[in-house]
Amino acid sequence: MSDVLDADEIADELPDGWHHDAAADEIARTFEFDSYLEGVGFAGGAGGLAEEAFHHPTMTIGWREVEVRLTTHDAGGVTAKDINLAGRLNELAD
Ligand SMILES: C[C@H](O)[C@H](O)[C@H]1CNC2=NC(N)=NC(=O)C2=N1
Repeated sequence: MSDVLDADEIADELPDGWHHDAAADEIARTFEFDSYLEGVGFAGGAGGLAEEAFHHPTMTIGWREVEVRLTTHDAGGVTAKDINLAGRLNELAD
């Protein structure tokens, strides 16, 4: 079982561009793109990283943006798994 992080720990460890949605017990970031299909491609790549980590975000694909939300359902909150995958998603988007 992963250890749930508290708000201060999350704040300290959040990768660039991500925020803590404490009410939802999630971390989230909306990635912006120059085209809709670029966002779709990012979501596909994110899915691959998620499968690799066996840790799966909720993703909403919109017009030239993809909102990604992460929490660890098994633990009931945000854990290091979420922080780590968020960092890898930032690398994917760069
Ligand atoms: C059984 C459980 O669903 C699996 O261990 C994995 C699958 N992907 C997952 N993804 C996320 N975000 N949280 C989980 O707790 C999780 N659990």
